[in-house]
Amino acid sequence: MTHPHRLLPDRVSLFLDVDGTLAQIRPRPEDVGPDVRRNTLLRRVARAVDGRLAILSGRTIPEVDYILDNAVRAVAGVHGLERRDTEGERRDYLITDEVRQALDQAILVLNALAEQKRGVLIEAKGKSVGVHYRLNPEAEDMVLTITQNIAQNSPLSLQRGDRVAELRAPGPDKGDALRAFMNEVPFEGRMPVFVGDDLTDEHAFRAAVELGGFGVLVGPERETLARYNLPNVAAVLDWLEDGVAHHA
Ligand SMILES: O=P(O)(O)OC[C@H]1O[C@H](O[C@H]2O[C@H](CO)[C@@H](O)[C@H](O)[C@H]2O)[C@H](O)[C@@H](O)[C@@H]1O
Repeated sequence: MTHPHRLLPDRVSLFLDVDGTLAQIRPRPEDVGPDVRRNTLLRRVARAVDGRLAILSGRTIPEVDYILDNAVRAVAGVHGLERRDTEGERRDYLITDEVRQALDQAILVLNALAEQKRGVLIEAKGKSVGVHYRLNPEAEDMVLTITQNIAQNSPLSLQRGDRVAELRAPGPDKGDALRAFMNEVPFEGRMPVFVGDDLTDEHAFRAAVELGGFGVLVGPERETLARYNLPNVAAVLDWLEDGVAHHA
């Protein structure tokens, strides 16, 4: 895979992931916070693409706003289950009472697991709950067994990410979120480009390709639907910087 060519702000609708793409991976989710260089750059990128910039994240929208210091208005959170358009209008996917109860029940079970197992962290995100094991990778098998069991016996879906197993409400993914933005002003009619690093980002790579654009995978090469590769977060920021610096 090769480095993407220079970003051409006039031609694209740009979609960016957060963790592992705009922010370095840290031991715990709460270790990630605002960064002046990144967030100033994102404001410049938003201006260069005339507002055709959206964030597609697994985090909740308020967390994205905190980390990015409100630099981007259009955000899909919790992998597409939450969405806010460029006007600031929330267009969240509504979950049923049955799914809500299943999530509440899962959180009880998973909190008990986290109390027993050192280094396992629970992240409740409203429409999903993540079980992080980065601080104790040996807990992976146990975390997967328990979350698979919950998924098999509830309406929740199991979604794996980077050292995290997540039980989420069924509903839109990042690909659906990208498609929804691409049907709206100001995104429609331009070429979608999505930059992401995680397994959950493959849905958005697929959507970008199907709509005539492409994906950029961040991090080590692997089997992916992305066409290009950037090695790390610093390279993503440099690529964005270069694109806006050469924009008239
Ligand atoms: O779609 P993203 O914006 O990339 O969000 C994916 C998940 O990111 C966070 O977890 C990951 O990053 C943490 C901080 O670097 C790290 O400690 C954890 O191991 C990673 O899985 C976030 O906490 C999740 O809610 C997001 O789904």
